[in-house]
Amino acid sequence: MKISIIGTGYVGLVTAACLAEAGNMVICVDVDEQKIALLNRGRVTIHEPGLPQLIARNRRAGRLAFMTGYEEAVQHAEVIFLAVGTPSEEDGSADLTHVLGAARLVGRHLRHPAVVVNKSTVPVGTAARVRAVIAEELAARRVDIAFSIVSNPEFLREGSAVNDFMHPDRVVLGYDDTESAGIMRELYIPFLRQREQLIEIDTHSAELSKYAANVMLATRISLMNELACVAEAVGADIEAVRRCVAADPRIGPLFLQAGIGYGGSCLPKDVKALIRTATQSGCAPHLLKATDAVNEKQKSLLFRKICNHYGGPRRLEGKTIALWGLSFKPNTGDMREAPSLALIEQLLGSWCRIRACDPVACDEAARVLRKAHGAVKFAERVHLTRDPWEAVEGADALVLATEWKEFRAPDFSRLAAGLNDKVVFDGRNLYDPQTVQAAGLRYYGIGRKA
Ligand SMILES: NC(=O)C1=CN([C@@H]2O[C@H](COP(=O)(O)OP(=O)(O)OC[C@H]3O[C@@H](n4cnc5c(N)ncnc54)[C@H](O)[C@@H]3O)[C@@H](O)[C@H]2O)C=CC1
Ligand SMILES: O=C(O)[C@H]1O[C@H](OP(=O)(O)OP(=O)(O)OC[C@H]2O[C@@H](n3ccc(=O)[nH]c3=O)[C@H](O)[C@@H]2O)[C@H](O)[C@@H](O)[C@@H]1O
Repeated sequence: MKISIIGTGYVGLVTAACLAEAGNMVICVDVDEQKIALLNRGRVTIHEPGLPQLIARNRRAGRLAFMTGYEEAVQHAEVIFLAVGTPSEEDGSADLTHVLGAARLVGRHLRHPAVVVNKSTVPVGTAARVRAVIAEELAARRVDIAFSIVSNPEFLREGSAVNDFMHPDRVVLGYDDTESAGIMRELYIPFLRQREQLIEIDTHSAELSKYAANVMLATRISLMNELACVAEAVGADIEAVRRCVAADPRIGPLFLQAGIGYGGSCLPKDVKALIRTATQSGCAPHLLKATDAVNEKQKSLLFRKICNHYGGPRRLEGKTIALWGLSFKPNTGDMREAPSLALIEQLLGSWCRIRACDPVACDEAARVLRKAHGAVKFAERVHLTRDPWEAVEGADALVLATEWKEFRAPDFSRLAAGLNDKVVFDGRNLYDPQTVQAAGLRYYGIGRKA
């Protein structure tokens, strides 16, 4: 099938590469000329396991191409995917500028019947707005071309995106007319184990289902973070509690990890966007607001623990903190809403120096930190490295912010010898407190009985 994908972010690139791998002819368009130039030179602009190989193979096979111009891409395609960003507006609602802008350009260049599929996460009613924008462009050109709109939310996770796309739990297709059902089934059935994984519904329900899934995950995390606070206060261990509740098949083991708050480009923004939708629709989003509030508080928990250990924020002045992990989760270089950023801001505010290590995200972190704190403060107070032991050199304390496998089993005796104040703050409950303490280190986790 001939396909075009608008947007070469995480979702666009993974969708493009996986659809090409399934034998489709795919063109990818982005307005970011630099990104397209890099992709055309064989440089994949994001860190996603398996993706560079998939892109290279399909480019070589002539099934995948990247360009900036809409004209060729729109004229090539029977199916056009919109996979552009939907960032938060000031008030938390989803900014649809990119989605509607892309739809307008599709309408401007459409010359033959096509299916326009929205993959971006968008508020209920956006499919109708996309339809209206395209219709407006066709009317302006005085042409009458049949087109369908499909709402096809994406559920992949960064770090395992290729596998998630290739082997989805479900594919949600929301139609505003059933004309496009045949073509969409043909496209997705090769990825499914069973036909039942295809969920075909109306566009409004499809759009809401994406937010429902993300807020459900976010709420589970906030609930575990709140329970961790209770566990610590009453002398229980959240890791033991987690094992007990996870054994109940009605609850299940995933997304029960207490930590330093959920980050990333989607859970935080989607909780906020659904709060807006609910409020505007006259529903009081009590639980969603609590999920968001717990997460905001959680992002300062480690800093509060560090302050308590040292006897107050003033006592932190001049301390050097080693930080393991910068990206919002392992296996990605994405720094969007990474909880490590909140911690770095708080530590810099207390005049600490930071020596941070991340296997992948150093360049992106440097870019974000320079922008937020200025080049001078960054250069004077933050040192970034890919080597965990270099980060520990001359440091007073260690903070674990992202559970990369590289940090899973360090030599704790070496850590104890290297850290001046012999203390570890484990923001992901990655370590066994007894093992850390046996090496002569003080251990602080999240909701743990140390
Ligand atoms: N990142 C993720 O893991 C997931 C994201 N989503 C959703 O998918 C959507 C895209 O997310 P990401 O891939 O993370 O976005 P991103 O922000 O990484 O990339 C979006 C891309 O779209 C391009 N773009 C913007 N306007 C354009 C236009 N008019 N024409 C062509 N290109 C344009 C930008 O230059 C950028 O390269 C969002 O709505 C997000 O909520 C859904 C599931 C997973
Ligand atoms: O809409 C999206 O963009 C995507 O958002 C999330 O995927 P992602 O942001 O890649 O990352 P997650 O694995 O969900 O992790 C999000 C955050 O929650 C944190 N987390 C996750 C799980 C857990 O038990 N505890 C916890 O604190 C992670 O450390 C991370 O900061 C969803 O899991 C995807 O299904 C969805 O498609």
